Amino acid sequence: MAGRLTRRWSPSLLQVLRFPVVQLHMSRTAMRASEKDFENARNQLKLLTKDPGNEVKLKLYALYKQATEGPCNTPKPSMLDFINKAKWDAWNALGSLPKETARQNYVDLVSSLSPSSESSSQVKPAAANEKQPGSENIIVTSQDGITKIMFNRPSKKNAITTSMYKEIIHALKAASTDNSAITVFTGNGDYYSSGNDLTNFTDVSPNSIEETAKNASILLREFVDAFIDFPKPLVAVINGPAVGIVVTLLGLFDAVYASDKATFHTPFSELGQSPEGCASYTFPKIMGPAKAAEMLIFGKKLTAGEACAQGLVTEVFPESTFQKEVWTRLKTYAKLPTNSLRISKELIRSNEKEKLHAVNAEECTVLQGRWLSEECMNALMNFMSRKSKL
Ligand SMILES: CCCCC/C=C/CC(=O)SCCNC(=O)CCNC(=O)[C@H](O)C(C)(C)COP(=O)(O)OP(=O)(O)OC[C@H]1O[C@@H](n2cnc3c(N)ncnc32)[C@H](O)[C@@H]1OP(=O)(O)O
Repeated sequence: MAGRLTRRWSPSLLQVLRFPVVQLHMSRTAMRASEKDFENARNQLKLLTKDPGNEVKLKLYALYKQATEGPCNTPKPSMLDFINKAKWDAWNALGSLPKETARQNYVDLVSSLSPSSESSSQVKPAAANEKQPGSENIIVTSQDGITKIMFNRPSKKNAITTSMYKEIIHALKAASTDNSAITVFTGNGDYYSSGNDLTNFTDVSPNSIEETAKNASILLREFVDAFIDFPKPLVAVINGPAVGIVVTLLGLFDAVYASDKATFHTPFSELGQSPEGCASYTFPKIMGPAKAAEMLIFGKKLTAGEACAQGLVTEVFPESTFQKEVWTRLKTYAKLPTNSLRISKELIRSNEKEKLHAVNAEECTVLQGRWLSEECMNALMNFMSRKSKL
């Protein structure tokens, strides 16, 4: 198979892979590739001079089929039909990835292959130990089959700014098609993350508050969607306290490893806000409605041990051996067959996806209203004037 697939990378190979021309009719939404972007990407691909390698070609084929036809709908080729079997496997591995996500991933992947790619929205697929471009507040590296996305703003307890949300969305899109087997989030410094940067809402002029809340709601929805749709195993390595959105998102992760110095806090009522990250749905499922209410309504802070007992955390490690034990384990997991990892995740998660997208949309709408409330404005002012700390 390798011999046949490593033929020249030229338009003729496109014919070998039989890319059909299909008209797409999809709405243009923020951060989603338009029909034109998709068409441009197809043309850009024909101009490539360098062979991107079999693995990338198979990914391109699979994303193209998913974007134009949806989930794999053809019979599995025989084991001896190597090329078609490899193509079928790659397409089938995308499971029920939505067409528009596949289209965006296709555009991202093609632009990462182009030597002229300059836009900040274009993130390269991870090569071994390669650091991805972007601000220094999010560091993306890839090594040993693991793409690591690290919050890197330790002086602000890794609080997440508006641009960091956008960078994380791009990093997740790139990681979904890179060569890594699993993707891991962690924090640099003593905190995992103190959640949303509260100054996202304070550096706003009074006559643009409503527009800011609306834009934040759109961005938040897209951010959380990127986690819901992420196709590979997603792991959180919680190195210290976690607050707000980085806690709620954990319900969308496949494994959560915590140092025994980590804590888990969702002080939404204190902030005049409401849950996000699909926690209003995932937390009651994970820990039962009573324990979820204590966290999400009353803002009870959990120790790592408590969070583990309630099913939010997979395992707790002593701080002294945390990094060594967790990364050793993750490197072993990352050697497992990549397609099998994806397919098993898909089986576990796919039934919930539609529901999760609906919950996300609802939570974002409610939060948009909360951000404009007097309760929320007072809480932000308190934080800024340092009258209260969590
Ligand atoms: C697109 C928008 C999407 C919005 C999604 C909504 C999500 C909801 C949430 O995430 S709610 C959670 C919000 N987070 C907080 O409320 C935490 C606020 N921070 C604190 O209470 C404290 O800082 C602390 C308990 C995390 C740490 O206290 P400590 O005393 O140890 O340290 P400092 O307070 O001195 O912090 C050091 C500097 O870091 C700044 N900082 C910390 N967290 C945040 C934050 N979330 N937003 C903005 N800035 C933060 C802090 O102000 C200090 O800065 P300074 O040195 O310049 O004073």
